[in-house]
Amino acid sequence: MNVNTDESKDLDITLEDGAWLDSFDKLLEPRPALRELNILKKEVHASFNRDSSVENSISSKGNESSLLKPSQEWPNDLNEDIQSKSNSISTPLVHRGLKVDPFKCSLSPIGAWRLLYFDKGKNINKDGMCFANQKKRLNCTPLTPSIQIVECDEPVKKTAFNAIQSQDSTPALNRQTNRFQHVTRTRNTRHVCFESTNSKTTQNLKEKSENVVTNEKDDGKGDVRVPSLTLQPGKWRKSISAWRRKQVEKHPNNLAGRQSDKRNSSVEFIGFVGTIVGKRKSIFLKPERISENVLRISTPENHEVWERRVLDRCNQRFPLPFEELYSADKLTNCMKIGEGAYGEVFLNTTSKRRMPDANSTVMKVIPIEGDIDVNGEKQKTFEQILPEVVISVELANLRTDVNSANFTCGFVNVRKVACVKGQYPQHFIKLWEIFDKDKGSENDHPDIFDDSQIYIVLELEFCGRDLESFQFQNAEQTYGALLQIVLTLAVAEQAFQFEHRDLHWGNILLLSTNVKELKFTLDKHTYSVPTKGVKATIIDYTLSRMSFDNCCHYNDISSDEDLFTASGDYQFDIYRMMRDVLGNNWESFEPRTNIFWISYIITKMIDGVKYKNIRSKAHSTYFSKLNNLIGIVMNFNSAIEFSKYLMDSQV
Ligand SMILES: Nc1ncnc2c1ncn2[C@@H]1O[C@H](COP(=O)(O)OP(=O)(O)OP(=O)(O)O)[C@@H](O)[C@H]1O
Repeated sequence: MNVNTDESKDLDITLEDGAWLDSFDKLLEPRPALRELNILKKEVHASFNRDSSVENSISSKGNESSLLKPSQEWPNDLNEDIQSKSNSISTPLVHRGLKVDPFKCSLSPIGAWRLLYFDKGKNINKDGMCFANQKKRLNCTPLTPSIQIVECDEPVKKTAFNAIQSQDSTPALNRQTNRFQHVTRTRNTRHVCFESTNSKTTQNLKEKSENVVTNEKDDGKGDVRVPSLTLQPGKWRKSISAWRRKQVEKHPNNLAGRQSDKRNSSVEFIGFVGTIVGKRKSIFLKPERISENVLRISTPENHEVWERRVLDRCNQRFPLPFEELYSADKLTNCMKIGEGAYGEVFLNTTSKRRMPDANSTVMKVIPIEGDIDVNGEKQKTFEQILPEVVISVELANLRTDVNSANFTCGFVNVRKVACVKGQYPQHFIKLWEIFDKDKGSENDHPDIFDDSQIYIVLELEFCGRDLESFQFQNAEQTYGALLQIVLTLAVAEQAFQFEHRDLHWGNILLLSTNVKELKFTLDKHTYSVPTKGVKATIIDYTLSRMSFDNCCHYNDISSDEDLFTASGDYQFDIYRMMRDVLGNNWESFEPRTNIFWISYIITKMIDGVKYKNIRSKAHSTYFSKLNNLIGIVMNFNSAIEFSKYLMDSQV
């Protein structure tokens, strides 16, 4: 789901410049005075990543975006005129003053990030790079290169080499552990790109890539059709679902009519090459209790058990009438603020001016159990919604007792979970239509629901804007937010063996605050973290994993091939990295996945988020700290380890 950016403008509750600075900081900061004299304009740090996505989407000929926007049509022939289409790509180098575009070579759109791995080209030499054109697939020297780029066009060789050599970023790859790897393809020009610093890893990656290549389908013209999927950074579920629908529609053996039984806990999609590429299921297991394994079998009795469990969590015995529980007179200052593949998000404020604050309530309305597809997806069942409810409530409970062994306010507060039934209330439909008229909705009109429809409503505390749209004062503030995020993950790791598994910048919310410090307790050790004026909150546990009450709640995405072939941002590498470290067993606990997401967040803080003041001493000091962290974060094995390191280095 994305909160519309225009809407977000109305939600601007960012503190005034310098509101969070103490008086000493203010003495050091000459900017307000200069601004008053109109000598200095407000500074906004532009995002390299974002710019590069945008630029990458536009070819030199002005061709269409190669990024898949949810509303966009996917071209009929992915393979069409591969070489003649846009092959331009932008990189941070352009922003750093390089006049030529060294990446007119169809590298991955993630070039901006990937090049951070190289230390001024020191480890790169021409022999260490290997290229093969399409005819000589993977015909390259596998030993000891720092990078291999396979299946690029021949002319890219020189320009790519020059680009990497002139790169002035600090290295981000942990050269001891060699954990980073990358296999990607762009839509217009096929290539597989590996990164590694030793021959063993390179060899492994080569083997992996050969598998990728073997899975591709030859179209008989010597070209290989690649079901490449380039997604916009951030919320990906809607785009991937739209893409899948498109594949189903255009597939010659269209089996779209084939409906899977919703009680099978699975949704089937017919993929690009005619295979099932996504088999999504949410699983709730209690391995230590045999009765729970019996629950794996879908029977009407079992269905009742799952329903009862969800209702227990709602403190209800049966679903309540939607219209009554959320009547118009209780929601006088309400508006729709976002939408996602699974439902709609409304905001009810306490003030008439509709200025949201921490007293405002966000309502996530998720239709469940119905037979009709909603927004191209099967509706979740009671069984499938239970993990999300349990995880949301238990993580929110980490804030209830400040004296408990593990304490954090960093997960979104759940005020109430309700199960309701009936047609969508008229006042919600009106709000839906206003949103649709103003911003355009991609979701189905809620009048598709009849009076037998059941919904889960999650009532959440309003937590601000997401990391992508929030404007930070400077890097000291982002660093403050980072500490909060890392500690919050650490506390949940300790309490629940928690892994978020989808912590992209749409799932971190930020709200300006006057509170000076926040408390976190990790395994009975209490830490005070200065807020620097922002409060960070983690949301959206759709892919999360946690152990609670002898149960393992997780989402088995092992066969979700689309997600693992997506590209367009470092974010999409993380899904592959998680799959590798978990050995594609999504039930197991591997806290390194939290480290992967922390490394992603740091890169966004360096190269993605918006800053107001980038010239202050505080900004450069903390910006260097972030840069240092990106060089070491992958050495840690868990958020617990990393948070201890950060807190120790605070003093
Ligand atoms: N507590 C909150 N405070 C402010 N905004 C929120 C809150 N919860 C959700 N939102 C907004 O609503 C959007 C959708 O929320 P969320 O990510 O939980 O839904 P989702 O259905 O899981 O989305 P998707 O499935 O598309 O990823 C978020 O991106 C965020 O902008």
